[in-house]
Amino acid sequence: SDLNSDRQALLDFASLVPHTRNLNWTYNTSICTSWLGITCNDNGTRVVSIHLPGFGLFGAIPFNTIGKLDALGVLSLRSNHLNGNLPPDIPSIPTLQSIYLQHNNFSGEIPNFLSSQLSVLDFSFNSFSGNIPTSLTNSPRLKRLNLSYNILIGPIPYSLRKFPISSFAGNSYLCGPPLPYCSTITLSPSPSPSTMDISYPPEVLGDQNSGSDTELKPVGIMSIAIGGSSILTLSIMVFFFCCLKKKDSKSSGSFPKGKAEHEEKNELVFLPGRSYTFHMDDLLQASAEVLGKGSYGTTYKVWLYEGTAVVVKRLGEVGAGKTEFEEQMESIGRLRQHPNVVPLRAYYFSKNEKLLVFDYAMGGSLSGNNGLGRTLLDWTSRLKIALGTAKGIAHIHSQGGRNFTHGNIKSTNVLLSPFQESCVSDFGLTPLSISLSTPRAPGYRAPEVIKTQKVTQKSDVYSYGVLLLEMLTGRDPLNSSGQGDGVDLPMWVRSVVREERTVQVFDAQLNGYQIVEQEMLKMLHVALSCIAEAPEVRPTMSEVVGMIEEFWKPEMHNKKPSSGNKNPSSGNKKPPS
Ligand SMILES: Nc1ncnc2c1ncn2[C@@H]1O[C@H](COP(=O)(O)OP(=O)(O)OP(=O)(O)O)[C@@H](O)[C@H]1O
Repeated sequence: SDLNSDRQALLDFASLVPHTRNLNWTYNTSICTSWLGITCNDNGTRVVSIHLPGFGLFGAIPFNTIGKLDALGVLSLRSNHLNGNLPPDIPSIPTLQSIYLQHNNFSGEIPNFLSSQLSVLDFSFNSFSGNIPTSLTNSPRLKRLNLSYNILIGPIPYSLRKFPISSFAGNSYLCGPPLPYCSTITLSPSPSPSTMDISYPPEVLGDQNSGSDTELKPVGIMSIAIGGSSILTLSIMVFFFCCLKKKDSKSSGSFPKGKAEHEEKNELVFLPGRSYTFHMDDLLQASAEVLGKGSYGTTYKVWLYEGTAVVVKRLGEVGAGKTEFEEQMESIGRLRQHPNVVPLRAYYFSKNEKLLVFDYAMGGSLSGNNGLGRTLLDWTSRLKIALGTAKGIAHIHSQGGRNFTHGNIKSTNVLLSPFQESCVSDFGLTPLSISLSTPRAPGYRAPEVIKTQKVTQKSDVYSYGVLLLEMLTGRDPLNSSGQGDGVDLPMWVRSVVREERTVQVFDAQLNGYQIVEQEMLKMLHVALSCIAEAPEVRPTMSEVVGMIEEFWKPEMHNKKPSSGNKNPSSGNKKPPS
């Protein structure tokens, strides 16, 4: 086989599959540089990927055409109107790594997959029926699997149990871990397909997701989390295709462009010194899941090729114009990298769309509202996170200049590595004067910010103090004292301390460890100084780092497991105040 046979196979494919969008595939043009949706290998000798999402393709796939592309690595025909059964040809292409057929009308059983290279398979939102083929369990490289919203039945094969619920959701008769056990008749754990229509904008899906799955809701620090994801996997590509335009010659003829958009240079802007090499096209072609909706907009985890995930934050309304926006991005980009700060990798600005691209933090957020399995964080982990977070904010303050603030410190913006190294994210966005869809983190806001709406480095210190209180008390600052009594967390803590009931402040889960109690008291002291009413009395963030390091350093702790030595008699003892 060679490029000529690839060309012929594709021309046959195009002639056999009706399509509503124009394919510019003609015999005389260069297949590797000008054919829409086609990518060749580096030396231009073979076709290695086909991406035709949302091209209005109809009918069955003529497998005798695509099956001839024996160097094909990626096949994406998602979000079309394709139907019929899948015969075994496609899966047996030896080089096939990723196959995206989600959001079509395929039916019948999923054929046996023979490609040992297979790493991504997305067949969600079709009408596949029958059992999950056992051959899938023999795909050693399979990293992502999405079979959700089909009509599959029976137990989930053992080796596929490692995939999250979202891989299987919406198949009423599938059962076994990670879904409920098969011995009982199970109902679909997520909304039925009829309530999940492709025409919903991603935000609606995101809301539905968080609203329908109570397990995924934020529940505060008492259930701080690490573990595996169970968020409903969604494709945001339809949305991206609607809203974003490609700029290269390959696509310019085919993607309808608005007048204003036409004049804009719609490409991702990478911040200097960062090492990613992806393009807008890669984001367009990747699939994604909604991580959540925050005050700035909706956040997605987007899977690039080779298993790399990035986080794309789609900003809602931005008050700042393009120049102002770019200047702020440059200020953010100028910050030196720091182990406790999530780097902004790239941004995208057009009239209708503003996107920020960050690294993906594997451990989820401190608040645990990202759908990961939850484990209680012990005191040592909380100390480590508190110190790391303080260092991250101190770095932002010292590098960004006097007026540079984080502006949105709260537990969902403290992200964790699998080893509970903490990283602060979402900083430096307040100057964009983004009109907020929801009020930004009310429980963390310094009193002067509530009055003036202006954030400062000292108001960051206040928010950090509230975050410390959250870690000490296990209570959610956004939900007052956690008692439903409408008292805000700093006020509640101050009143308990005043009444000399200090020990009652602390998270009951941590009680009973003597060394811990001493450290907790010291930390409480730091927190109280951060939440001083008058901004000028509060310490700076680098002072906060010093205050914590005075009594605790991670290296020190490695030798002395403070949370391991439980002293049962100390639990009810009144500590010195
Ligand atoms: N880089 C990242 N890696 C992993 N998870 C992330 C990342 N960025 C955000 N998240 C998670 O995605 C979810 C949504 O984030 P988002 O920032 O949109 O909302 P938020 O933090 O609740 O509010 P805000 O917009 O005010 O920051 C949160 O649970 C957050 O912890």
